[in-house]
Amino acid sequence: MKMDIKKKIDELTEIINYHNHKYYVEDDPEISDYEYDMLMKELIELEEKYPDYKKEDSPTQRVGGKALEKFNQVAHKVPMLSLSNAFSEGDLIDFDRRIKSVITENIEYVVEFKIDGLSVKLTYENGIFKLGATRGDGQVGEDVTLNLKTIKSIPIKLKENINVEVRGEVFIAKDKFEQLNAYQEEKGLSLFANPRNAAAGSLRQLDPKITAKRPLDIFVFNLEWIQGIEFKSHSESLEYLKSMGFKISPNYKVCKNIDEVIDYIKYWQDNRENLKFDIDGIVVKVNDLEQRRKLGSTAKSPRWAIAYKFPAERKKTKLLDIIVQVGRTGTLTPTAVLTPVKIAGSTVSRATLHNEDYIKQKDIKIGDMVIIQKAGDIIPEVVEVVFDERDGSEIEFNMPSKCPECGEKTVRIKGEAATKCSNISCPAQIRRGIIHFVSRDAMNIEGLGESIVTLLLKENLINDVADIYYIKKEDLIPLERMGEKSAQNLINSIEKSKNNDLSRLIFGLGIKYIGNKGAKILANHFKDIYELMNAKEEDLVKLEEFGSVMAQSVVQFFENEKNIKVIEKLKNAGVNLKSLKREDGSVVRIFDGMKIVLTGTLEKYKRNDVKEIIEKFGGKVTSSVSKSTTFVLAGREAGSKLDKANSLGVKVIDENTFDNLITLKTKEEVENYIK
Ligand SMILES: NC(=O)c1ccc[n+]([C@@H]2O[C@H](COP(=O)([O-])OP(=O)(O)OC[C@H]3O[C@@H](n4cnc5c(N)ncnc54)[C@H](O)[C@@H]3O)[C@@H](O)[C@H]2O)c1
Ligand SMILES: [Zn+2]
Repeated sequence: MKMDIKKKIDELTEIINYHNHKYYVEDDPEISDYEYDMLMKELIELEEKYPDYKKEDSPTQRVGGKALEKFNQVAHKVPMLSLSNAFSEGDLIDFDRRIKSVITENIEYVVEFKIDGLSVKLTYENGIFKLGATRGDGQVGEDVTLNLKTIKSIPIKLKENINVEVRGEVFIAKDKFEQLNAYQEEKGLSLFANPRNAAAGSLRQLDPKITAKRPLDIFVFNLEWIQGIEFKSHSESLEYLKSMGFKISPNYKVCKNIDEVIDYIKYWQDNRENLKFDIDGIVVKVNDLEQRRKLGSTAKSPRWAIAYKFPAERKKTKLLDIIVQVGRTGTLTPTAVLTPVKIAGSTVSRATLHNEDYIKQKDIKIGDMVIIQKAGDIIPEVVEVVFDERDGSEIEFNMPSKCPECGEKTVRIKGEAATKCSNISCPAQIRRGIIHFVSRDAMNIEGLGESIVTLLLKENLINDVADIYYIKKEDLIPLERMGEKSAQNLINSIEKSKNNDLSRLIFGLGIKYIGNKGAKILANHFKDIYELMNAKEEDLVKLEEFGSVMAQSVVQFFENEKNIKVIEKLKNAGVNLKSLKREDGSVVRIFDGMKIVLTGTLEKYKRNDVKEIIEKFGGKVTSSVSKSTTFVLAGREAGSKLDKANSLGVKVIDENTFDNLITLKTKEEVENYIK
């Protein structure tokens, strides 16, 4: 029994950490916020009951995700925390009581909109915008200065020459979000799940030109730090920030007591539909800054603030039908077809029913009047049946015993909620799997979007991901809207993808629970796909951040004969199956993960060539020197960067040393050489 609980806690920790990564790092959540919050609730409850089993890397103790390597990392002077949550009036009254147990004098609260976007910190030196960073894990974020500069509501120069750091929320207004998705659709690009993901994805683009095209906006909600000025209260500091040119949280209010707070919350709960942007709650903050200091923070959130999250908006409508959709992993998801209703700002005609158990527990039947709700995330759900309105004509729903796409038997694995199609060559699974395989973070085959994949499947030109590498130009030209030139372009990008690093291929295979990050860990550890194929569960759990769920999933994937066949076909087509890092051939990732700064005038190499070499070998060229810089390659007349490297004790090498480095065979050799 005890063992089972430990195992459950381990598993929940691993799964939630996986979803955190998808949400915070990849901006590509796989499950709805509802499902996420349920997993989290389960974990919090278990940890409270069995604190001994709480894991060190428990998501209940940490803020957000990790900063992406592709950006320069920024250590936060003041940590960027999250907020604890309140879901009811009772929670707010408890919050007030906790505050009063520490603070005996009068307490004022400030209430502000909780905007559902992405948290950023802006640093100004002498009134000039110098640095902008994301929250990351709260300690280290990403440098997104150039991208933030494209947001018109962020002042580049303040009214006075002050040194200040502020925090705000980057978001996309509702109508702008609709327009953005309409544009994406028109261009055949993938749609954003909700404004939050659109904002996060747009801000974390490597190319600021893309960010500039996205309708991002900001509200500044906190003064983090300022030189030479003392404020007494939060509201005073907000007004000051406004006078300096910042766009601050609109409609904020100073409340004399918790009752006024509750009134404000009630008002906006009913009227938020009229706002131009989405809010998912109200943040309540102690106004007096001295009182705030007394209250302090936990590792995850300040004690002087709480986020009241609005309950999802609910509406009544008729459930006309239940249809079943098949996902990439073969999971059958029942979806309710509804009489359209307007809810939380948009018209809803579909809602998720999650799985078979959900429908049984709630006793949902076709023809029922149901209550649906929509929360901060965009996926609406059916919450309950209005039993009073049943007239006996309602029809019971059963999960189909045959897959709606291919007609094969469906199965439900014991202990799991999901019903799955048992056919590994199910067309629905295949289509979704191929779309995933060619996507940007996987094999990145440009010009092979959803519509062309569907077309190729229809024309029987492909049946699995490996077939992509056997397509001929002559096959493509006769296709609708194709033509000679685009056919050639497509063939070129398919060809190019053959040389991808193993990590892209592993990710592209779509192994359950193996996201971008898991794939990279695997590719760094195993020499080639064959070594990975032969790995046992006990080998895999030893890897960083791998638990039994991920390990088993990998083993199961390679137990499937069909998958092995696909890999043989990939091999015969000449797709790279080796990890570049350990390959004995030409490309060795000897600079894997290293951050390298170039400075001064180089004599032997053009800067771009050096950059290309470094990147090919797995390193990254960054623009500024910091403690995390691996080494600086300095040419003639190197200036301030060289000084900075010397003062930080960062290794500096010249071009001759660089010549020697690139003849080395492994990363370890490089590390020893520059030690
Ligand atoms: N679907 C998934 O897979 C998935 C995964 C992870 C997280 N999530 C969702 O994200 C939530 C947790 O995210 P979080 O840690 O960012 O916490 P949060 O969104 O619950 O609240 C904290 C954030 O609110 C923001 N904020 C907006 N207005 C503010 C204001 N006026 N004052 C202060 N802060 C303000 C800040 O950026 C702050 O970081 C979860 O509850 C879940 O719904 C979903
Ligand atoms: Zn099927």
